[in-house]
This record gives sequence, structure tokens and C-alpha cells, in this order.
Amino acid sequence: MFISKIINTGAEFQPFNASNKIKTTNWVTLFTVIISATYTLLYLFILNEIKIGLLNLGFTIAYALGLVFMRFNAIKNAKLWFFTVLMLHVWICTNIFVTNLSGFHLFYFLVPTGAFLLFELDQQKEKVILSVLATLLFFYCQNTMNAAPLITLSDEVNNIIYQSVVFFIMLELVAISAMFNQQISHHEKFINKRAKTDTLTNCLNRNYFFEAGQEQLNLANLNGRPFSLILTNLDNFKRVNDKYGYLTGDEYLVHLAKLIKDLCIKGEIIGRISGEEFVITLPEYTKAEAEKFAQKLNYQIAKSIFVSSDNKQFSNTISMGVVVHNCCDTIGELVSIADTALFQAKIMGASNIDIIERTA
Ligand SMILES: Nc1nc2c(ncn2[C@@H]2O[C@H](COP(=O)(O)OP(=O)(O)OP(=O)(O)O)[C@@H](O)[C@H]2O)c(=O)[nH]1
Repeated sequence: MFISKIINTGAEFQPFNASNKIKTTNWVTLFTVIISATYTLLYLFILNEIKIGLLNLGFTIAYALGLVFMRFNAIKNAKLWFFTVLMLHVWICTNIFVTNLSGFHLFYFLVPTGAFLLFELDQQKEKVILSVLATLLFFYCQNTMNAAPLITLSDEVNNIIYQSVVFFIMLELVAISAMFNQQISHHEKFINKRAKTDTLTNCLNRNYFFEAGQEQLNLANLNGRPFSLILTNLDNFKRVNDKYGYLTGDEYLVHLAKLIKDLCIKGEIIGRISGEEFVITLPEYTKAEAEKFAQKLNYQIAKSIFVSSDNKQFSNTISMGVVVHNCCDTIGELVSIADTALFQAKIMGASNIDIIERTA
């Protein structure tokens, strides 16, 4: 719980993409705090270098301060702060505490990758400046031997630190890649769902309904199987909106979609093709079965009493146009025939069903 609170700091009211980057920055910050704290313990308790240990503790706290920036929504500053502290820390470690034989300056490799992953797409200037700075600092450290290090390490300890640096870099890269992979797949699912469904009712949206419905129809045509389709339209929905408000109208549409979904158990597809119109494919339904389905739906809707979130209660009815098909049509043609049937049903009055049978 505590960790998830830290990771979500600053991400709460951000759009999906920005919130992912903030969460990843928080992960990286937390991870770096842990690594820095580990080195602090190494200095304090293994190498017995109290002064350096305390200085390193200062850097550990400075990394953690990045989360405070996030807390106050200074997101870009939090990222800049993190990379600045990291670069300064690496420079001090390599050029003041010890020497470049420790390999601390290899941490500069993380800066370009991190900057390109964590900054927003339009923050090119920050990415480029940080990457150039990190590259320059790497070459500076690589080519400058600190003649008077605060701690003189044996070759063996230098080697241990060098390997630990490589280990942490690998670990951080693997962790960042895994996180981004997960976020990209999450993002893809989210975008896919958005592209295919109606956000209010979770039914298929108009475009995707025509695509998925056509696939079903093609299959039925290929196998010479029956296929029906229903177009529904709410009766007097304008009155509902006028009397109870548009938001209640929206809630009623969600309620209606649920009633339709509850009746669909045989691979039917439901699409919301316009404001108050839903269309349902009925694969494998004969005329009698399609008629029964329509009547059942009509009955369920008419008898259900809707209760809105603010306790308004009412019931409503729908009219339906049904088309029963056994010839080669496109789904668009079927919807158009169902629309003619629906028009006839509406002429007869509310809560009516009209069926058109189409044969080759
Ligand atoms: N709440 C809500 N209302 C919608 C939505 N889309 C369309 N509407 C409303 O649906 C109503 C449709 O009105 P009309 O076309 O006159 O149909 P109707 O009142 O149902 O009348 P009949 O169909 O003839 O029975 C309008 O008031 C639209 O504003 C929506 O997404 N949410």
C-alpha cells in the first residue's frame, strides 16, 4: 500500500500516457534511493568511511526529494531534479570519493535511455541536453584519473564496486524495459477498447459493429446458415430527457444496454449505432426464434422499472425492426431493411415490432 502510494504520487489526475511516465519516474526514483542507500550502508559499515557515508546519505535524501516535487505536481522539475542529482552524484563518486576504476561513471549510460523514456514527447530539449551532458561527463570521468581520492580502494574493492555498478545498471534497464512493456500492452488494450466500443454503454460502436457484424454475416452466408438482425429505438426518449434530465437519460441507456446484453447468450453482437438506437445480430436465429427474442426483449424492457442514481423511477418501451435473412447481403443492407421495419413499427405506435423476411 505504502509503495503503491509512492508510485502513484503526482499521477492521480493526469491523462493516461503522462500518468504512466510519472509512475515510471517514481519507480526509478524509488529504485535509485534504494541503490544509493545500499552504497551508503557500504561506506558506513563495511568501508568505515563515515564522512563519505553521510555525504552519500545526503544524495539519497536528494533523490527522495524528487517525490516531493511530484507531490506538488512539478512533474518536469521532478524529472530534471532526478537526473541532475544523479549526474552530480556520479561525478562526485567518481572524481572525489574514489577513482574511475570504480566504474561509477558507467551510471551515465542510464541518463539518455531514462531521459528519452521518462520525458514527454514534446520535451525534446530536456532529453537532448541531459543526454549530451551525460555523454560529456562520461568521457570526462573516463579520461580523468582522480589523483587524490578521499578513499583509496584496493584493486579488489574497485573490482567489486565496478561489478556492482554493472549489475545495478542491468537491473535498472531490465526493470524499466519490463515496466514499459507492461504499460505499452496496457495502453494498447485501452486504445483497442476505445476504438471498438461505445464508452457509455460498452456495446460496440457504430464502426466496429459494422466490421464485426459483417464477419458474422459472411460466415452465415458461407455456411448457408440463418441470420437475423434487430434494430431497436427507444420510444419517446426525448420526453425522458426533458423530464428527468440528460444524465438520467444516459443512465437509462446503460440500463437498456444491460437488459439487451442479459438476453444475448448465443454469440449475438450488440452495437450502439446512434444515440438511442441499438442493433443486435442474431446468428443462427430462424424467423420464429428472432421473433421470440424480440418479444422477450420488448417484454423485459417494458416491465423493468429503472431507478436512477438519484432515485428517479420510471419505465419505458422500445420499438423494433427485425430482418430475417437468407440471401447474400451486407450488414449495411440488413440494417437498412431493419430500419424500414422499425419505421413501420413506429407507425403502429410505441412498443411495437415489425418483421421483414428477406429471401434470395
Ligand atoms: N441522454 C441521452 N439522450 C440522447 C443521446 N443520444 C440521443 N439522445 C436523445 O434522444 C432523443 C431522441 O429524440 P427523438 O428522435 O425525437 O425520438 P423519441 O423522443 O424517442 O421519439 P420516438 O422515437 O418517435 O418515439 C433526443 O432527445 C436526443 O437528445 C444520448 O447519448 N444520451
